[in-house]
Amino acid sequence: MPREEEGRRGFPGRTSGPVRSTEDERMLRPPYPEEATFVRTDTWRVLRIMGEFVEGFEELAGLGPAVTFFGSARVDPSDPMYAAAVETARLLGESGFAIITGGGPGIMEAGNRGAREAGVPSVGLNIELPYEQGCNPFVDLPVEFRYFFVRKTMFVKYAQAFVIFPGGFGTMDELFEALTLIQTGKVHDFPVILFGSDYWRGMCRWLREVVLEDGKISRADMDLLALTDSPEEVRELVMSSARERARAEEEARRASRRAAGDER
Ligand SMILES: CC(C)=CCNc1ncnc2c1ncn2[C@@H]1O[C@H](COP(=O)(O)O)[C@@H](O)[C@H]1O
Repeated sequence: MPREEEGRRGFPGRTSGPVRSTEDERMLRPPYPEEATFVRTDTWRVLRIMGEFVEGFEELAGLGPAVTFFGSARVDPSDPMYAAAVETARLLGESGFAIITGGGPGIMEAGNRGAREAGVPSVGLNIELPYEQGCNPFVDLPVEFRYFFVRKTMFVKYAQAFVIFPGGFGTMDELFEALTLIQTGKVHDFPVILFGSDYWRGMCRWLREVVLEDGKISRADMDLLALTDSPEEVRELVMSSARERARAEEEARRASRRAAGDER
């Protein structure tokens, strides 16, 4: 007898005819041994991914204006870039921006430290790694992720700008993801600020002299990047973009009110 039909012979009230098992019934029975491994299947994984999105959205929805910091996990507090990141985060914090980082060491820790000094929310979007890693001690609002791509959505969705300090593959990945989202019109009025001109100059030159020259990006794409060594200038760039964004959002709201009024 097929497994779905097991145990249905004594179904009260049933006289004859085919028996069809129901979803509810299948859910209520204990799993067969071979089914017990379902928690390692892709189907189950999709639910975990959904759960991560839901938790991230819930934790961060009320955050208010924020700036995301990226940069090397390998910078220690004696590095001048660490101090620059603390200072930049502090200035942005004093202007009312929460700071979001990857929650790890190095520049992430510096960003959270500056947020703590300014008394604004200090968010750490921690990622599960093969070795144990808690959030750095300056994170006040930790959110844990298993999946890089879910975490990356949160970095963009809840920030009004990215400030990118010198870093390696992880930092480059985050930088170029932001540029792609802007270039393809998925996010607007979103400054991408490279901090540390000595470090980034070579990459910018290569983008201009090779990538642009070869027609792989447009001249306007180069304008998506701002390069600076000044925490104050970061604050100015972020604030002026935030003003522009607020103006555009207000304009869009007015237009939709006008359209709603016209329809009545
Ligand atoms: C010392 C070490 C490798 C620690 C790894 N611990 C990490 N914890 C949290 N986020 C990370 C970590 N490593 C890389 N990332 C992500 O990638 C970026 C840094 O990568 P990288 O060090 O530039 O390439 C960060 O902005 C962060 O979002």
